[in-house]
Order: sequence, then C-alpha cells, then structure tokens
Amino acid sequence: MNYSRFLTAVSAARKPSPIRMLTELQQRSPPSLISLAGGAPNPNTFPFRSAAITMNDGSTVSFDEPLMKRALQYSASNGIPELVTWLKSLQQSLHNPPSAAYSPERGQLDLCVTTGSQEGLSKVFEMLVNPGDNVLLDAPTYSGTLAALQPLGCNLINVPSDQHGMVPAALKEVLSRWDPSEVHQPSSTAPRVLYTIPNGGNPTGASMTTQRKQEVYELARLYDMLIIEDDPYYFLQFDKPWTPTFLSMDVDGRIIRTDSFSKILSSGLRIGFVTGPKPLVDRVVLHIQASTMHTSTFTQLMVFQLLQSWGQKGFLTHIDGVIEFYSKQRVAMLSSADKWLKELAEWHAPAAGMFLWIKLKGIADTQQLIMEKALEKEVLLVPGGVFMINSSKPCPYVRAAFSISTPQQIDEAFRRLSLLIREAQ
Ligand SMILES: Cc1ncc(COP(=O)(O)O)c(CNc2cc3ccccc3n(O)c2=O)c1O
Repeated sequence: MNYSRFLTAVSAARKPSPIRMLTELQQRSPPSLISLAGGAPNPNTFPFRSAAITMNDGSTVSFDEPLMKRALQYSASNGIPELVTWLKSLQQSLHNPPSAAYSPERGQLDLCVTTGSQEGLSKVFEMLVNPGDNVLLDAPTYSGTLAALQPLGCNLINVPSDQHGMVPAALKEVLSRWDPSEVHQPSSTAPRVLYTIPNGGNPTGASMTTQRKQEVYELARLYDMLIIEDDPYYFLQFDKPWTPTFLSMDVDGRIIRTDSFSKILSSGLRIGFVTGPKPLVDRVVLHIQASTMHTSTFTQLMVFQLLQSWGQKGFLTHIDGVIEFYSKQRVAMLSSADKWLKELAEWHAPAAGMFLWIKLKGIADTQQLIMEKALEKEVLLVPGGVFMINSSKPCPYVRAAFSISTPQQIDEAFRRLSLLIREAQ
C-alpha cells in the first residue's frame, strides 16, 4: 500500500518532537543514566501520595508511592507500553489480523491509545481528509463523526444502508462514477476514505453482516480506499459468535479501527485505541505529540492494572455481564415499543449497541416535535435530523437509548411519546 497518497499536507508535515524522543530514549535507558534533558516536573513536589480503587468484586487497584509518582508523570504519546502490549494481544486474539505479520512499510499492524475513540476519530479524519475530498459514509451516522468531519470542508457522500448496514450494491453504484484504473491520477476525485459503524450503529442500531463486509472490503481494494471501522459497540453484540471485523479480513493493511472502553469499562476515563497500519498510526501519534501529548498516565495505569488482573478471559467475562444488562434493557424497550407505538411508528430490533431508531408515522420531521412538544410531555429523545449529513432536511426518525433509564421509565417514556405522536398526527 502507498500510504502517502492518503495523507493531508498537514499530516505529512508532522515531525517527531525532539523532546518527546529524548523522553522516550531516557525511559528506555538504564537507571544509571543521568538526564538533565527532559523538562519533566519533579514528582516529589506532587501532593498526591497513593490511591486504592475498590472494584465491584471487592478487589483493589492500588497505586503505591512509586507507582503514583509514575502515574502522575508524563508518558509515551502512543500509550504506556504495558497497556499497548495488552491491547495488541487482545486485537490479535479477537481479530487475528493478517497485517500483524507484515513489515512496517507493508502496513504492519500497530496500535496507539487515545483519549476516547472520539480523539482517535478526529485525528484520523484530520490525517486523511482535505477540503473538497469526497468521503463515503452511511448516514444516518454518529453526530460526533459529523462534527469532526464537516468542518474539514469535505464532501460527504451517503452510501444507502438498511438494518444490516451499508448496502454493497449501493456502494458499487456510488463508486461507478469513477474508473478504478484512474484513481491514482493526481486529478482524480475518487473517494479515498470510507467510514462506517459496523456494529450496533449509532443511531440506527444496524449491524453489518460478514458477507456485506467482505463485499465492501473488495470494493475498497478495487478503488484503493481506506476503511475507518468505528466500532465502539463491538463488545455490545447480543449474540455470539461476534461478527468478524473488517480488521480480521484486512489482507492489504487498509483498515483503521477505532475501539473504545467507554461502553464496557468507563466513559469518563476516556480510553480508546486506534489500530491500523504502522505508517498511519505513526501519523496519529505525531498529532498526539503536538496536541494532548498522551492520554492520562494515571488512567492508563488504572485500566492496565485491572486488565492485567483480569486477563483476556476475565475481560471477556466482564463483557458478558455488560451484554446481559443491555440485552435485558433492549427487551424492555422493544416490549414497551410494541405496547405503546405499534400503530404509530416502525423500528428494527438492534443486534448490538444501545439505541433504537424509530420512524414516527405521519410526521415529516421530528425536530420541532421533540425539541418543543416532547419537553412539555417530559420525555426526551434525539431528533433524527442531527444524525443526517444535511441536518436541516426533514427527518421522521428519533433515536431512543436504552442504556440509562429503567424498564419502568422506558415504558412511561414511550407512553408519553405515544400521546405526543397522536396529538401531532
Ligand atoms: C459510533 C461512535 N463512535 C465514537 C464514539 C465516541 O466514544 P468515546 O470512545 O467515548 O470517545 C461514540 C460515542 N457516542 C456518544 C457519546 C456521547 C457522549 C456524551 C453524551 C451523549 C453521547 N452520545 O449520545 C453518543 O452517541 C459513538 O457512538
């Protein structure tokens, strides 16, 4: 793969920070090294001494004095080494990516920690997307992605999708505007990037089938596109076996995958990770060096100690418990939807995630209904327009999350929504 053709001028211009290189050199050196180089503050001046975090199972994640001094200090921009190693091993076990054994130039799999997958997404978009570029995605899509992409001045092209995700035949039709043999010409306007949320899509709850992923991947090969696989709901798939990921079929090194611990460990700790070809992950890390420097060392060490004590088996056992919770929530929302909304709306049962995408019958646009009337009835949902490429276009959908409210609250909310719809029809 020729990765340079995908980089924006800004990303290509990024250079390693000399100071960060010295810091990382020092961290790799024997303790006998005396460094007067780094501008790191002296941790003995920090007011925090130790910490002990009690886990639900009664165990403790501890920070003794030496570890606390490390936790409160700067660390490597790609993530603390032990967490990066643990996550790479997890990706290997879950996805067995073909590119893991490749040379760096050929797109060897690499990984960096980010402050939530949101940071990973925004830095990946800024690495790849120039003003005027054509970028493919299946709308409706995550509003945070639109917020990161649209200011870059690109042209977002929608690829039709349904409850099983992006439709390969529709992608083929969209791409038929360009000749695959001409995509490498400097004047070509062919898309170089395709973004999708393959599991438990936000807001649609849609999940791509393996067959569709394979067909989309082959089209990405034909037109030499990168695929951004934004997959924060991968661990919230209700049925096993979990669907193979784009990363697991990535023989070319053209997948950039963003994962998140927000839906399974904590959303406030802000731990995500970007997995992809080393030439591209390196560019994301250079951007991190020049922006946040790194994700909180304390947070990374807290999560790493937990993962180390769990092991992959324990991690997956925890996830089983999370899935069981959301599965019950989903059942509650679907039964309340059947009870209150059957004649008034349409929806598909999601196979993953935490969202129900509901089409209200007889209502052209939900924006006003939700933002004005719903508050009167004391029920809040997200009007579907915020997930569309053109948010001003009328949209008859609303997004309902079954993550926080109790089954009883969900039932009452849908009773209120049913009154709202009847009044508005
Ligand atoms: C498809 C997709 N990709 C990336 C992310 C970012 O997750 P991160 O790892 O935590 O950074 C998300 C998070 N989605 C949301 C977040 C959120 C935060 C506050 C309030 C509301 C929020 N709503 O509604 C959301 O959908 C997502 O759905």
